[in-house]
Amino acid sequence: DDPRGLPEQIVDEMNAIFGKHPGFRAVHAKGVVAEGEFTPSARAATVSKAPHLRGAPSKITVRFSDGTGNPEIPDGLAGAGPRGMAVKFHLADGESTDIVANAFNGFAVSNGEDFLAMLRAIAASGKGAPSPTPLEQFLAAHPAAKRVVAAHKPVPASFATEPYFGNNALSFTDAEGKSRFGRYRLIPEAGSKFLDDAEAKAKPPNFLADELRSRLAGGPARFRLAVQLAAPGDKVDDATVVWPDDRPVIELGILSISRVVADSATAQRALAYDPLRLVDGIEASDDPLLELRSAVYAESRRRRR
Ligand code: HEM
Repeated sequence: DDPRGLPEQIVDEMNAIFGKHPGFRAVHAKGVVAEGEFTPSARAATVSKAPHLRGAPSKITVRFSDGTGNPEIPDGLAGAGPRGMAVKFHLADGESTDIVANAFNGFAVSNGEDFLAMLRAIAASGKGAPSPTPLEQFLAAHPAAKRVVAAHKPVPASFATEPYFGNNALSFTDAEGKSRFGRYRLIPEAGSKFLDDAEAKAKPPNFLADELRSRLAGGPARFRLAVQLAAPGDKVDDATVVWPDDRPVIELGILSISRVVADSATAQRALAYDPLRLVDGIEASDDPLLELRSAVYAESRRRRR
């Protein structure tokens, strides 16, 4: 029996894979912080009564990131993904609510125990591990994880030319009290643009943050915030199950990202996102990854501060 709780064991395992980097997140260690404004659509209030989804625009703080725990990872490396996009909406009275999304639609595992087992298998499958490696064995027993690991994940031309997905379902409640399950999508107005392998290899190590700075100097980068609504019978407690494309996708508004903050390195240390920092009108679903993620992010945050 391990005296450590699951969140501690998970962060320990992340540190074992990526190394300990004091002051940095256990994963998504390398990132850039920007700010701008969110303007809700007229339809947003038909989905949720949340305060930022009706009425006036809100200020937002956005952090884009590479996926790994290595703060020096070259952005063009195939293994640097999946990239992340985290959005903090600043509400009245100093409150805030977060969206924490990544560039892959569908997660590898459905619960924390499987996630820890996958991290352990990765840690034990370094160079020279005899085949079948622990990771090969894990993937053979977990088809959803195998699908995610095997999928081609191209490097984007820009943080602003890749869609991002919330993956974990949330419950959205409108002013009449009607609730529906949905998953966030952040869709770049610039479209989806990716690099081929040779282009990605030729990029400087920090090209994604550099590109964002020069892009924003020419005007804001916009994303449509949307929610894909579940149909009756869709699994809402399992992030490995992607809902069919024909489910309605409702636009909630436009994120307009206007500038990278002056001292992004300092800003990202102070910042913390949490998939369960919600607000009235948006509640958790029974997806066990939400509670798990929230506890693991808190553990990572404690260590980096
Ligand atoms: C078992 C599931 C997961 C675990 C244990 C996990 C763990 C973590 C941890 C420890 C951090 C660093 C937190 C901090 O120090 O502030 C983090 C950050 C992040 N995670 Fe996850 N994660 C999980 C699933 C996901 C999923 C499903 C998504 C996307 C939908 C995601 C997107 C992100 C992003 C974008 C960040 C960076 C947030 C920022 O910019 O501060 N993660 N994750």
